[in-house]
This record gives sequence, structure tokens and C-alpha cells, in this order.
Amino acid sequence: MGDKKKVCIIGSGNWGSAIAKLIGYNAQRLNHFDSIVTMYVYEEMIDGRKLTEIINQEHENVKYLPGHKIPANVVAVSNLVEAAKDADILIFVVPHQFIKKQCEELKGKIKPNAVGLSLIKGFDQAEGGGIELISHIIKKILNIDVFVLMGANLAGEVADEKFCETTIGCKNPEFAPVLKDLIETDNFKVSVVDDADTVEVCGALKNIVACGAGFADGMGFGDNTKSAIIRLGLMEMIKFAETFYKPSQLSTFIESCGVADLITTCYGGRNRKVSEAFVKTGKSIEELEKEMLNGQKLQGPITALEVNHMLKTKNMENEFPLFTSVHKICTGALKPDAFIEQLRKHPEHK
Ligand SMILES: NC(=O)C1=CN([C@@H]2O[C@H](COP(=O)(O)OP(=O)(O)OC[C@H]3O[C@@H](n4cnc5c(N)ncnc54)[C@H](O)[C@@H]3O)[C@@H](O)[C@H]2O)C=CC1
Ligand SMILES: O=C(CO)COP(=O)(O)O
Repeated sequence: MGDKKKVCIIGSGNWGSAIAKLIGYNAQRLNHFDSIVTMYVYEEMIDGRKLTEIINQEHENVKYLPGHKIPANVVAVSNLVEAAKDADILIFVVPHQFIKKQCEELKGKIKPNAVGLSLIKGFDQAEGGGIELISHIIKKILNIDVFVLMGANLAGEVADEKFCETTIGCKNPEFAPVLKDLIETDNFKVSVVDDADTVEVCGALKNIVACGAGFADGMGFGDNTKSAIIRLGLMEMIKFAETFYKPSQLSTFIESCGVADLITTCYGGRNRKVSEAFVKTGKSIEELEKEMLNGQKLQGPITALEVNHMLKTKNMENEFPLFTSVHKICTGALKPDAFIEQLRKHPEHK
């Protein structure tokens, strides 16, 4: 990489806006980044004004991260290609259901030597009954190197500058320090590992476990039950990575992207919150997402669906009873109170 790298953030939701705060700060103070950072914003009208206009004038994403200033050197752009075309580093941070369409729009219109960093937690369904990691999809469509960043990083707390850690999965020793420089602050400490697929698998799967934690909360279970869900969820995550994403290193699961993200999401995340309400109110997940999240998007139930799509095709549903029952509860095929019964007969209890 040469000097003065231009950065574009693709996405401006809750996490996109929080990370824009850190990236804007670092791009401004570090010489090897262009101080102007573009941020692609999916345009919408808020009280008669464009969201891009509000962000560029008031430096706040009033819908997705209210109460936090985004640095003035972060410029909101509603045209995806305009935002991304000159960038050397593309930060992907949209809800995972939108990424394929956005990559198709960018195909052939970005710098050929750009690199990507995906902060997106989730999978996509592949043809033939499989699933694909989001970073692999981006890489395939855009023909660029894509690294990942996942961790115990609730966006509001990161924006509040409360100390936390994160994990970058990057095999390339040339880019790893550049990405670390771009993201790290005193309150957001980055560790880099080369086991990138496992990092991403952790980020995607922990959202399914968080739904299980929310169901247990909704049914009035306590902290011991939640710990059991976290542990069994972790065991399924490890088995999943070891089965489908070999070689996977066990040490990656004790990075921030693994056990730490599981804990934070099972206690403080949106997937947990909505899943608790699902049990308590009997409303559908889609209804609650609209009612409770003001446009933010849940990743857990769709990830459970995607994972189930593959497990079912491979006749492996019974080997992952937590993932499978979360999916069935989200779709109404199983009652929430059947969840604990599934855990009671979990194959981990040898
Ligand atoms: N929020 C958080 O605390 C964290 C989120 N993540 C991950 O980051 C990714 C992005 O999450 P958030 O930034 O929180 O997003 P979000 O949940 O706030 O989603 C809202 C965003 O989606 C956009 N959007 C809505 N409809 C759209 C459409 N049809 N096409 C394109 N965009 C549309 C909205 O404009 C907005 O920018 C997800 O994979 C999530 O799992 C990772 C760590 C923390
Ligand atoms: O990924 C997250 C924290 O690391 C956010 O989790 P939720 O999407 O459940 O809020």
C-alpha cells in the first residue's frame, strides 16, 4: 500500500455510525490516511429532511446512533458508487441481508487494488443447500482481498468510548497493521489473528445463541441457565467451525470475537432483547423488530434460518440442537418452552 489511503465506510446503521466515529478520529490524526472519509448512507427522510443532509450538517446520525457526534471529516454520501469509487480501504458494515445487492452495484466500479474489511455478522445462503461467509461473497463479487473485524462491541458502548476489545481476522501481514491503525483507539483495543474464517463464523453464530438467551430470559430463567446456553452455544460454534471451516484454531474462540462477544450479546444485545419480548408478548419476530428497533435490523433469526438450511440439507440438525431449536422457535415450529428440553438432552452432556 502507498501513502494517504482513502477510506469509505459502506453502511451507516447503529454499528456503522459508531465505527465512523473511531475511523473519522483516526483518519484525521494519522498521516497515512486521507482525512476525508466517505460514508455510504442508505437515504431516508427524517422529519422532511434527508438523513445524509442531517449527518453532514449536524454530524449526528439522529436515527441510528442518536446522541453521538460523528467527526466532521466523515462525509455522508447517498450514492454507493460515488462513496466507494476512490477508496483504498472499504469498510463493509451493513445488515447482512443487503450486502450481495450492494456488491453487485459496486462490481467493476471500485479501485482494483482496494481491500475490504467486513464488520458484518451473518452468512448468506449458497446454491446447493450450503451457506457462504459474507467476506467470501464480497471477495467473490468484487475480486478484492477482504478481512474481518468481529468482537464484543455493542455499538452504543463503543460510541460512548467505554473500554473494550475486538478481533481482526487477517492473514496478510502487509495489511494487518494498516487496518489496526485505522480502527484502534485507547478504548478500542484490536488483536489480529490469522484464523479469519473462524473469527467470522464466531461473529455470525453468536447471534443465534443470543436468541436462545433471550428466550430463557423471557421464560424467567436465571443466570445459571444463561451460562449453560452460552456454554452449549460455544460448543456448537466450535463444532460448526471444526466441521465446516477447517482448519479452525481453538484459541480464536477465546479472543474477543468468541466467548467475549457471546457474553456481551447474550446479556446486552438486540437479538436477546427482541427474543425475550417474543416469548413474553407472543408477537412475531418481524413485528417486534419493527416495534422495538426503529429501523435497526436483527441478524440472529435470519442467521438461524441460513444455518438450518445447510444443517437440514446435510441431515445434521440433531447435532446442533441449540441452533436448530432457536430456528424452529423463531419460525413458530417449536414452542419456546421446548427450548430447555432440547438443552436437557444436548449431546454435550456425555
Ligand atoms: N449494532 C451493533 O451493536 C453491532 C452490529 N454489528 C453488525 O454490523 C452489521 C450492521 O449492523 P448495524 O450497523 O447495527 O445496522 P442496523 O441494525 O442499525 O441497521 C440499519 C441500517 O440498515 C440500513 N438499511 C435498511 N434498509 C435497507 C435496505 N433496504 N438496503 C440497504 N440498507 C438498508 C439502514 O439505512 C441502516 O443504515 C450487522 O451485521 C451487525 O450484526 C456488529 C457489532 C455490533
Ligand atoms: O454484535 C453485537 C455486539 O458485539 C450486537 O449484537 P446485537 O445485534 O444482538 O445487538
